[in-house]
Amino acid sequence: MDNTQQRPIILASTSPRRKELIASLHLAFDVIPSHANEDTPPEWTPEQTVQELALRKALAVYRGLEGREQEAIIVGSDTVVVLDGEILGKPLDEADAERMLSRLQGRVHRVFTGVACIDAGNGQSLVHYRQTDVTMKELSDATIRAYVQTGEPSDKAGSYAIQGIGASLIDRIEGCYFNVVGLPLSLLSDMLDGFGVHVLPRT
Ligand SMILES: Cc1cn([C@H]2C[C@H](O)[C@@H](COP(=O)(O)OP(=O)(O)OP(=O)(O)O)O2)c(=O)[nH]c1=O
Repeated sequence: MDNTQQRPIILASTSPRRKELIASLHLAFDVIPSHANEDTPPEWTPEQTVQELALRKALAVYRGLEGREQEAIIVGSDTVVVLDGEILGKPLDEADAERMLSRLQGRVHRVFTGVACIDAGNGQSLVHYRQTDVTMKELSDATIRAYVQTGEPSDKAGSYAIQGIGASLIDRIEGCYFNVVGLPLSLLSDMLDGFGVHVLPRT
């Protein structure tokens, strides 16, 4: 018997990458952009930060539903890049992107993505995260400048996109690739199982 997806999913995100990633699981979903406050205390760990922000994004959409869509599962997500214990978010401008890439080049950094699921029927939530180690090649200043000029880094944590031109900057990764792009699909499918949404039939 096919007992795949039983409940609608709402992706609480403005990110086109997350939309593409969840679509690749062939799940039916709607997108409601979430505009949660993303300020966090500097002393928070990356694990705390991405999990709390993922939950805030999902909660902001949940609160806006006002009792509609009770069947839905709301999914929120947040990604940061961490180097030497410091969280690198999205660059403020091109100079900031160049600075970030100059620090990341030739080094290993860690990407954290938090995922939150909320059951709109009863408000029950589940939050987890994944981490992936990413080794960036050594890059010249000219290469970094040329990459920043492509415009790709502007809305990406750590100022690069592994799924785009930025793939040419990455030597290797250890862990979930989709976690780096912004939505760890293996983790998400496990979390959705707990809410009765199955990517594949389960016996
Ligand atoms: C490291 C890396 C990050 N990113 C992206 C994923 C996220 O979209 C973004 C980090 O910013 P986030 O604040 O996690 O997400 P967002 O603002 O883009 O979207 P949302 O509305 O869901 O909050 O960086 C890539 O696309 N590729 C990469 O290789």
